Amino acid sequence: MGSARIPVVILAGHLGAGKTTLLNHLLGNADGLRIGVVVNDFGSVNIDAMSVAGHVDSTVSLSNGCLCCAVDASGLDDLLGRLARPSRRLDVIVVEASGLAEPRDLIRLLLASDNDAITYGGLVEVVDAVEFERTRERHPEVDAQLRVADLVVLNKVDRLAADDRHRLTAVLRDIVEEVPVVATTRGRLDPGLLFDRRLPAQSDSVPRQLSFDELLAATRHDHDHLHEHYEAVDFVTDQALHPRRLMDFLDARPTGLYRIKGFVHFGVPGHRERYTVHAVGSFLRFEPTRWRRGEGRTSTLVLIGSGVDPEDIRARLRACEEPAPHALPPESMLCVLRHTQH
Ligand SMILES: Nc1nc2c(ncn2[C@@H]2O[C@H](COP(=O)(O)OP(=O)(O)OP(=O)(O)O)[C@@H](O)[C@H]2O)c(=O)[nH]1
Repeated sequence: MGSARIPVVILAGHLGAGKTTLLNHLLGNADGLRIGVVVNDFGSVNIDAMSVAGHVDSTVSLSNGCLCCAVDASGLDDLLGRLARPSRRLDVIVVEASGLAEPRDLIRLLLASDNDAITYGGLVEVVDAVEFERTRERHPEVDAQLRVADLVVLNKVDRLAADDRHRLTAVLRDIVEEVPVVATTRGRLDPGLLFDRRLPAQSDSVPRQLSFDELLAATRHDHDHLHEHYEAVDFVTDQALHPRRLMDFLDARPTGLYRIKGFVHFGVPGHRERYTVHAVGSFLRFEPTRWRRGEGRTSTLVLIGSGVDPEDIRARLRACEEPAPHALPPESMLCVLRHTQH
């Protein structure tokens, strides 16, 4: 019955590498393929689940922690069981791991599953072309993570000069050897690369890059996890945020604060949209999007970093709250618009 099983593909990659962007591209270009999605976010507010386009009834989310640290597979099994119900007629399930997940643990969870409706379908590692070398300096263990992948996606190549792109591709190839490396912008990956049923990783056996010894080592759980060094701070407020004060906070963000994502309500006349915000390293980008029907005008941020002081961050964000945004002049948004993509 192996062929009837639904492959579960794990989408991993460091914070902000472009996993959700790639997932949205896949969902938008599924070409009739029915894709189920599990999103796991680091932090109790699941921004990723809110950012995955459409397909709402096939999305389940798991927040406040890291999938790979579930004590056993039952939490993940339950989620996958819900998605794998025959009535959903899914062709494939994609698990978007938190940016700090340890992929080997996720693979172990899947292989330990006793749900015979699913099978492990491979690991896709998304790499941030701009941040990769800095991330590697801080976390040399990323090399080993990449070697477990079935496909490495070198994303954000639009932000690199051609020379850097070739150099980085060569660096990656040295690390991962025979694992395919595909360069993308905005995760525009041919879905056929992921879901081709002939991919070696779609067999029911242990994936080729992992030996049983490695898996057993992973089950012992005595290794250092990336996310143990990071902390996620949530901030939710039903007040608008003052654009200048928020920009001051963002410009002076603590060095350890590597990733910020969420939605901001400025409420300034002419700028009442929901502004999606993303910061990865020194990169900062806002994007005006529509509020969903019935959605409260709240600002929701998740801030992830190492060595950060959650209370200090929350206090600084509370100081950005603005009770009377309608009284602010439209020009007060200029500092935000400088970082805005329309
Ligand atoms: N210039 C550029 N920006 C990109 C590209 N892909 C993604 N981004 C931007 O990078 C930021 C992070 O993208 P996400 O898809 O949210 O990253 P992620 O890996 O899901 O983030 P986490 O879940 O926090 O780990 C967003 O602002 C994206 O719009 C790309 O190819 N080029």
